[in-house]
Formats: sequence, C-alpha cells, structure tokens
Amino acid sequence: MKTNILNRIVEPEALQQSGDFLGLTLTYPKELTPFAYTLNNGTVVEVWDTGVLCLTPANPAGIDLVLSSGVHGNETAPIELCAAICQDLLLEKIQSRHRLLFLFGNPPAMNSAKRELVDNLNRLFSGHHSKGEGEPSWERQRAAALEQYVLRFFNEGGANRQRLLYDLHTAIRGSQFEKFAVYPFLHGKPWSKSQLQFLHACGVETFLLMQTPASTFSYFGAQSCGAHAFTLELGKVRPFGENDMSRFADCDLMLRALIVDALPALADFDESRFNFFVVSRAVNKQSEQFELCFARNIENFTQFPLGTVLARDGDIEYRVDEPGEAIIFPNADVALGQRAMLLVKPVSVAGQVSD
Ligand SMILES: O=C(O)CCC(=O)N[C@@H](CCC(=O)O)C(=O)O
Ligand SMILES: [Zn+2]
Repeated sequence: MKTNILNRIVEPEALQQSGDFLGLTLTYPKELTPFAYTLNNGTVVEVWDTGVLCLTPANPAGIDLVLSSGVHGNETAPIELCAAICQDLLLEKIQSRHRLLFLFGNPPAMNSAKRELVDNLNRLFSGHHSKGEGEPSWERQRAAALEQYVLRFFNEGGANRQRLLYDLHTAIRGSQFEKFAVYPFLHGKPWSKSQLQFLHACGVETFLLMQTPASTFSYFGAQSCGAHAFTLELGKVRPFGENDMSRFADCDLMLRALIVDALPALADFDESRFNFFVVSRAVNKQSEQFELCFARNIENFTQFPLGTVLARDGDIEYRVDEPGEAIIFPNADVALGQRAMLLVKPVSVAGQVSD
C-alpha cells in the first residue's frame, strides 16, 4: 500500500467521488497513467500525468490559465490553496468558464517535505534540464515533461486566447512585504497594467521586475509561451497542515473569481499603491565556504547600512554598496554556481506599463 504525508490514499477511479487531485498526486508521486472523464456540467477532466490536470469547459471563455504550485515540494500553502480550488471544480461546487491546467510541480519532494530531491526544479526550465551530464535526475525529467504539458495546453487553446501562468510559491524567510511577485524579464516590452491590478487585488503589492532571462518556470511561461507569467511568493514556508489559510483569502477569492469569470471591477492602476524593485546584483555561490553574515530571521527586503558585509565566499566579500539596496532570497544552502542571494533596489515604472 502506498502512503503519503497527508495519509490520503486516492486511486484514479476514486477521483470522481473525492475530487482529491492532491491526494491522487501524492499517492502516485512519480507516474500516473493518463485518464479522462466528463463532469455533469460538461467539463472534460483530463489527468495527463501525476500532478497534471487539464479542465476544459464545454464552451470555454477566452482565458487559458496555468496554476502551478509545489515546484518546491515544501512550499505547502499554495499547494493546499490550489488543491481546494481543484476539488471544488471536480466536485462541481464551482464551474470554470476558462481552460485550466493545474500543476503540482514536484510530488515526490512534496511527499518528502523537501524543496527538491536532487535538483532545484525552478532552475531547469527553458531547456536547462538538458544541460547536465549522465542520467537525468527526477527534477530534470520533470522539468522537460512540464514544459511539454504547458506547451501542449497553450497550443491546444490556440493563439487568440489570453495566456496566464501563475506559479505559486512561499519563501524560506519572512518578508517585509508578505506577498510579492517576480515579474520575468519581458525583453523590453511594457509591464502589464491589468496584470498588476489583478495581482494587487490578490494581495500582491510588491514586484521584482527582472532585467535578465532566467531558468525559472515563470520565465519559461512568459518567454516560450507568450503568457502573462509570474512567480508569486505568497507567504512563508510551513509544513502541510500548519498554514493559516486566512492569510491567502484574497488570493483564493480572486483566483476563484477569475476562474468562474466573475472578476469584480479592479481599481485603476496607481503606482503609489505598489512597490517596484529591480535587481542591482545577483550573488551566486562560488565555493562551499559561502556564508551569509546576517541572522536566519532577517527578512526579505531588509536594508542594511552602506558598507555592511552581507556574505562571504572564500576570499570574496559582498557588501552593501548602494544606498537602499535590500536583500531577497538569501540562501547559503544552494548548489555551487546557483543564486544564493539577490540585492534589489526600488524603481519607478513610470512610462513602462501599458494595457
Ligand atoms: O525564499 C527563498 O529563498 C526562495 C523562494 C523561491 O522559491 N523563490 C523562487 C523565485 C523564482 C523566480 O525568481 O522567479 C525560486 O527561488 O525559485
Ligand atoms: Zn519556491
């Protein structure tokens, strides 16, 4: 008998009764034979793989939405949020008007309550999964498969539909801005006002505007699929069952409103209600001596006085060298060569947003 961390055993034939796609995913974390059925409301339910669920309403309205969570296995609140929405759809408590693709990114890591098994899945997209040597790790195989599923989903919808990809995460540390988004590099195109307004209504007021390509899932969504795509950091990492889901209520409400096509009128775009940042420096770990020089409870977006030593890597010292520079995603426990911290600074988006 297979077990899972939530002690729910769900077999494929039981999905129709339980609507528990998370339970099914965790029962079969590495592979699942595809199957499909149709709900009474006409929605076609297709399980393409473990953690990959496509819902197609009988007469889809104009949005194709990918909602992913669990790309990092221990970031449980977004997984619980998506699982609940998914269950309500499968049990026909709500009905989607749009095509949807739900993804639970890394089910075996979810079962192990770990960020990853071998490789950080969110460093393997846009082909980076093919760069390693030898037998590909689970995450390398999964990144390649997820790319294909997302391309298939958007291609089956066709070019004339709005493409959205929200990749839901929680951060290792607390944050001075509890919810924030990484807005992937758009190669000079303007940032989307309507997306900023929608995400603001989800409780996300702070945006890190990236200026370079990345190997993340959201960059893949933006660059390779032409989607409005974001990494959404919705809170702090906690184990399954220990999340205060009331802190995700706005996000839950707005995602459900989007799905059932009942979005309220959104407030006009007003830059003063947002915080925008750009990366001033990316610090990559170069040696096993890499260490952070501040405490574990120091939060994302904390600023330090000019000259403060933030990290050491062998002989290299990283100091604050611009006023207003703040830290984000500091993590000494990454693989060599990978991002161990970003330094960010505030910016204005005046003249760089459009409808
Ligand atoms: O809290 C942390 O250190 C990491 C939280 C996290 O997983 N963040 C994402 C951001 C992805 C992006 O830059 O779009 C990641 O590191 O993969
Ligand atoms: Zn994450």
